Amino acid sequence: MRTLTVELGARSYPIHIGSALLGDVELYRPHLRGPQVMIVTNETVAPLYLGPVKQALGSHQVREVILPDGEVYKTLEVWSRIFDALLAERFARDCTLIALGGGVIGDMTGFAAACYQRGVDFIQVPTTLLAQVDSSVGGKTGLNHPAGKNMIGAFHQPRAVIADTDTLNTLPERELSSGLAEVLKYGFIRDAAFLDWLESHLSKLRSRDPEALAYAIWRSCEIKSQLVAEDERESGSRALLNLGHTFGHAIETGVGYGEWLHGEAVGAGICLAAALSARLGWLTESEVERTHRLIAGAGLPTRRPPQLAPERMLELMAVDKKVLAGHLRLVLLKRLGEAVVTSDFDHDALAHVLA
Ligand SMILES: NC(=O)c1ccc[n+]([C@@H]2O[C@H](COP(=O)([O-])OP(=O)(O)OC[C@H]3O[C@@H](n4cnc5c(N)ncnc54)[C@H](O)[C@@H]3O)[C@@H](O)[C@H]2O)c1
Ligand SMILES: O=C(O)C(=O)C[C@@H](O)[C@H](O)[C@H](O)COP(=O)(O)O
Ligand SMILES: [Zn+2]
Repeated sequence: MRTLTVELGARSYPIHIGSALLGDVELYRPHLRGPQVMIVTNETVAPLYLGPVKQALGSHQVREVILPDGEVYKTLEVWSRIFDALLAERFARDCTLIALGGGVIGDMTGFAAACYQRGVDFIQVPTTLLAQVDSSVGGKTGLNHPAGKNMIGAFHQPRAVIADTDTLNTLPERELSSGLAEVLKYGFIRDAAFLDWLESHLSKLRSRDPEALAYAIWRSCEIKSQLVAEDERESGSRALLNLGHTFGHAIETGVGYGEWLHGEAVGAGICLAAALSARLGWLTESEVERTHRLIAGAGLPTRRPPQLAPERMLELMAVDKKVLAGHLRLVLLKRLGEAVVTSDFDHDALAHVLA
């Protein structure tokens, strides 16, 4: 097991990464304030992993709430079932919520923890690659609205992240690729050497070589932890983690939540960001081609969905959370390994890239 720390002063927390962690009570115990624990999971993950977690926490008062599975259920209505369960069991302020699942469960559970009795503790137990490298770390929690992705939410940091890499063995291939989009993102925004490493290890990662996966998860969490420690609430550098997301979120909302996976939309979004960066003279055509090869090599789409018209994408992009004083800001690439947040692009160039 390797452990990283997200350095946030009194709210610092560990990220444990390794094999056979799910059932290790010692990883949970230091972070449980009171006896009551609510595990939030979904219909797919519960039959696979709820048993070992419940067994580990056997000496506590453990209850579970099992939500339907899918991005389409990341809604206010489904989310409120977590409060129904907490109140039915008379859970108190010293309770702990455990998010057992992918990013959808993590985001919904974290937001419930931020709101229940004005804030209780929670632990992230991510079981997808995407959740292990990204969504379980950094405290962005929330829900979708029909008009936009993650539009309702809060910053609320977990007490710990327990990433058991064995859980990735049951993950469908499409979901593994989706997680690789966020892994590649870290290379594109901050670490050209990591991008080179990813390029030469993509096939090992896709065939789930345990050592390659463990290194990719560790380095991704390290880069994300640094950005979160630098800028917890995204007033500056944290926004770099949004590379490809203004395009990607517009795709997810535009085609209907769950039709394109988050990582698929981000993959296409990174290619669009690279194309726009080239029009600004920052990337060469061969760097744009390399970007496409990396994204396609991870099993991800490189273009927007053909059914989503550029005009509709522009409309959806206008509700992005990075919009400032009515101006759209995008994360673009100065070079492969260095990103910037900028509004300094020509809207004709953007329309051209989308078309
Ligand atoms: N908070 C953040 O910082 C952040 C970062 C990135 C993404 N996100 C959000 O995360 C969500 C995407 O997360 P995701 O890709 O994990 O999707 P997900 O949570 O929908 O999980 C993907 C699928 O895999 C299943 N699954 C989970 N673990 C499994 C396992 N071990 N074996 C088999 N099946 C398993 C799930 O039930 C689901 O069907 C999006 O809503 C996105 O907006 C949040
Ligand atoms: O942690 C962050 O900051 C990120 O931007 C990580 C993204 O991968 C993630 O998809 C996040 O939920 C997007 O945030 P949003 O603020 O654009 O909704
Ligand atoms: Zn993302």
